Amino acid sequence: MPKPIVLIAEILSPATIDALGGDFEIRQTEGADRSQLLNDIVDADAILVRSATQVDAEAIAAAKKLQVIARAGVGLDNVDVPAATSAGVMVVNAPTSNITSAAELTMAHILGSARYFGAGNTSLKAGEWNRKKYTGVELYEKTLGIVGLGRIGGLVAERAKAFGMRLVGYDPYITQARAAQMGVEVVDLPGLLAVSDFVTVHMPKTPETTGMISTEEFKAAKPGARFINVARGGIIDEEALAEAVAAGEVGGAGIDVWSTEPPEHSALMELDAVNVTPHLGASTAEAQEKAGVAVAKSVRKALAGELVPDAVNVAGGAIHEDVRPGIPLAERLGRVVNSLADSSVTHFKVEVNGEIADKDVSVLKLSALKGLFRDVVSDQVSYVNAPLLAEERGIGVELVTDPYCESFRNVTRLTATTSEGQRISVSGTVTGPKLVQKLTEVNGFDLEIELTDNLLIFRYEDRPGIIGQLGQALGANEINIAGMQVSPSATDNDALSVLAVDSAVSEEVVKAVAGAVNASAFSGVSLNED
Ligand SMILES: NC(=O)C1=CN([C@@H]2O[C@H](COP(=O)(O)OP(=O)(O)OC[C@H]3O[C@@H](n4cnc5c(N)ncnc54)[C@H](O)[C@@H]3O)[C@@H](O)[C@H]2O)C=CC1
Ligand SMILES: O=C(O)C(=O)COP(=O)(O)O
Repeated sequence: MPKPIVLIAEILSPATIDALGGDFEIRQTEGADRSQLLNDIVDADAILVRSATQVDAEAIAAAKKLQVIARAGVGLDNVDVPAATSAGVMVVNAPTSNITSAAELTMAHILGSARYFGAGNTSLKAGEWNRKKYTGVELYEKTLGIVGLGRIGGLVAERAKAFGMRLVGYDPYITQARAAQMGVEVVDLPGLLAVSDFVTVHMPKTPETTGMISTEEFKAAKPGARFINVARGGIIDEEALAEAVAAGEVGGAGIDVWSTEPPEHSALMELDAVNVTPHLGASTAEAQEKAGVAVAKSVRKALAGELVPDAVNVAGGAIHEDVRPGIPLAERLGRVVNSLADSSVTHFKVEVNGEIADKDVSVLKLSALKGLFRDVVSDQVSYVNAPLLAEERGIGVELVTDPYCESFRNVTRLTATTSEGQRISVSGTVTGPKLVQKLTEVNGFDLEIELTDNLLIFRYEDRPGIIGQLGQALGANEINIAGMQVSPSATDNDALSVLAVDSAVSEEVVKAVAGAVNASAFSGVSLNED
């Protein structure tokens, strides 16, 4: 079998390739070269990028086999996540890999702008000795305004505190308590601008944050304040900043990221008080190694069909180890529901009962949905697009949890209603150190039988001799029975038999066997992986 193709579109740490291991064919492309990218992405199963590769709707549409887009870093503004989601493509990033490096570069820019590092360096190398011109300011007892108090904003706060700076912050999406933990006083943006000697931004680039610091904000800022952007180009308006620095309203700036990368004819390049770097926030050996290894691990998981904790377009974050064994079980139970349904499912309920109910079990809902669609939809069904498929089909999906479970440590129960009014329920559990999957209930009949690949289910009026008849009918069709459970109904005279058989049974044979025992309902369930 050919190995899955992993396309590396930018320069990544060699540790990335080591962490991918030998199970993939690794190809390189130049992500910034559009035509090369569109050509090379066609048969890739996974693509690894940094910030210079635009994985937009066009690139995703060109990628016929793509299962995962891995961003070896934080910002996802170069990846069209909604387009990936509708194409069933998982998007992962490495959200903590480079945050220390970005925070340290921010400190370098704060210090650099306080002490005219760039200009002093250029001037001395040009043969000048100009000590007076480059007299700066101390950080000690100055106020730092942090806009965006997320991961990097928090690390900057921690570091700036060590310099004796007073910290104020603006972030409408975090709690006062979290800010207080960081030692940051929360204010609104005008309040922050009014008191800050240095302003640093640490938000994602969104319609709301683009141009958030511009002419008006520079006018409202403390005279001579310095501005730092190690987040995303354009959050601080570059043209307005150049004008404000040239006019002496703003004392200086440190800019790592640019609205167009590389920047074209920016007036900021001409200004002594502005230090510039070519998007170096994550460019350290440590950050690159962490980012590369993290995404390599995610790619391995994604291509093995496992859930990926760092996936950004799948509900549910890190999956608790007690919940994990339930993931394949829920998918298989979903497939059983689909086999038992006579018409389209309109409502689907996932109940998780037992000890794992107090954990985040939303992944089991995704997994059950994946199973429900897997054998009926021609597109590849993934954890990413399964909820979308449910939405498109108007299927109401519910997740209910209850810590109480009578017979097992945990039971996952799926209930479905179909457009013809049929009600189906299927329950299962995972038992023992070998994590054996068991079917524990079908349509209200309690049982306990291993959830093997090929099952036959018959409901009939209970009477002596049925087991023999079933055995005979299957034997006549050369079908070997590996296990069997009979469950009498608690409410009527019916019984349900579930038989584990060695191989898939054709619909015709299932019908013939059902006829032999006069079954009122029957189904052949095949859960083979191919
Ligand atoms: N220069 C570089 O090489 C690097 C840049 N980055 C960039 O740094 C930025 C921050 O990254 P993280 O701290 O990891 O992100 P994060 O997601 O942990 O934090 C972002 C914070 O911004 C806040 N925010 C969102 N909208 C806001 C608004 N309108 N006003 C104020 N706050 C707002 C959010 O509530 C959140 O707390 C991102 O843009 C990321 O792409 C990250 C790594 C390296
Ligand atoms: O991780 C981020 O958001 C960054 O900006 C780093 O980008 P890079 O991987 O250095 O192209």
